[in-house]
Amino acid sequence: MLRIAVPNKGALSGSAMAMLHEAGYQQRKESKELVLVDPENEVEFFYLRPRDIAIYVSSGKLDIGITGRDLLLDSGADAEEILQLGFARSTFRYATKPGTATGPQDFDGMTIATSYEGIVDAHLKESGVKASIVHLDGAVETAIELGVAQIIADVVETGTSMRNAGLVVIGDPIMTSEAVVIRRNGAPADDPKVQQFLRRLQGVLVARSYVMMDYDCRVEHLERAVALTPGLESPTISPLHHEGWVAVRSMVAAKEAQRIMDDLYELGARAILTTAIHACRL
Ligand SMILES: Nc1ncnc2c1ncn2[C@@H]1O[C@H](COP(=O)(O)OP(=O)(O)OP(=O)(O)O)[C@@H](O)[C@H]1O
Ligand SMILES: O=P(O)(O)OC[C@H]1O[C@H](OP(=O)(O)OP(=O)(O)O)[C@H](O)[C@@H]1O
Ligand SMILES: [Mg+2]
Repeated sequence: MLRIAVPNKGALSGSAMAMLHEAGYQQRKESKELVLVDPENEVEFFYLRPRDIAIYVSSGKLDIGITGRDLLLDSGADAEEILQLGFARSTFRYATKPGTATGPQDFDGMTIATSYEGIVDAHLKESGVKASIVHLDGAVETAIELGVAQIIADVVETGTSMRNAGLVVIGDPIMTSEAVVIRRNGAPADDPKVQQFLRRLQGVLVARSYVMMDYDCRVEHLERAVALTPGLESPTISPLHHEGWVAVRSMVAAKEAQRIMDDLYELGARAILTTAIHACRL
């Protein structure tokens, strides 16, 4: 059985479980369940705190896990990311009250509050800055107002939390993060169970970002039409009963579908349809 760590709460949890469900795996029915065996798919899910997932995976007790790139880096665990999942996207940044500092070069002697001590410590060392770090569990934005620190380093998505606390981001982003699948460094890359799990998740990513497009077009327009819809391998072309016409079927990126439909129509294509893809193996 493949043993997989899944975030049990926080910003990663809901999207991770939704993705696993779409990939055909059973998911727990209620939040008190800590382990779930899915015998049909030969996997066992362990619902763990997102921060702990890299530790379990690096120890070799669990085969793979879903966590945030920032959490993986912060933990210092001996694990590596093997697939990007495209949700929980964020940047990790310094912020302060306007006028306090403009970037790490001004931080000498200051105190920085963060929940990500590992990332901040490494970044300060790399930048040659001598500042102290105070570790807080969350709601870090309030630390400056309450006088615990002059600077914070935290996750920024929309920037609303920072703005609401009257803070401005300073310096370049320390890193960008998203949800990732991780495995222990040096674990065999060709484990068939891991490969199958990754193919399923990749299938969900593709099904979410592509649509199937069908249309009819005149044979003399086919080359230009196919240039607009090259598909992943190559489009399927079928003859129509109506001579001089063909039917074309191709996958296209969902976010480009409307523009492509306009362009195909201009070219003379008709009966242009898009349908959702529910599951896929590339
Ligand atoms: N608002 C957000 N938008 C996108 N990603 C986020 C957001 N907040 C946290 N994350 C990401 O979620 C992961 C943190 O997981 P965690 O469970 O600690 O989130 P959390 O929502 O802060 O949970 P908690 O507040 O319960 O500690 C990190 O990878 C982080 O980049
Ligand atoms: O840029 P934004 O869209 O505002 O999102 C970023 C905020 O979201 C997370 O907070 P969360 O709600 O998880 O609370 P926490 O700080 O207690 O972890 C994160 O720690 C930031 O505070
Ligand atoms: Mg949080």
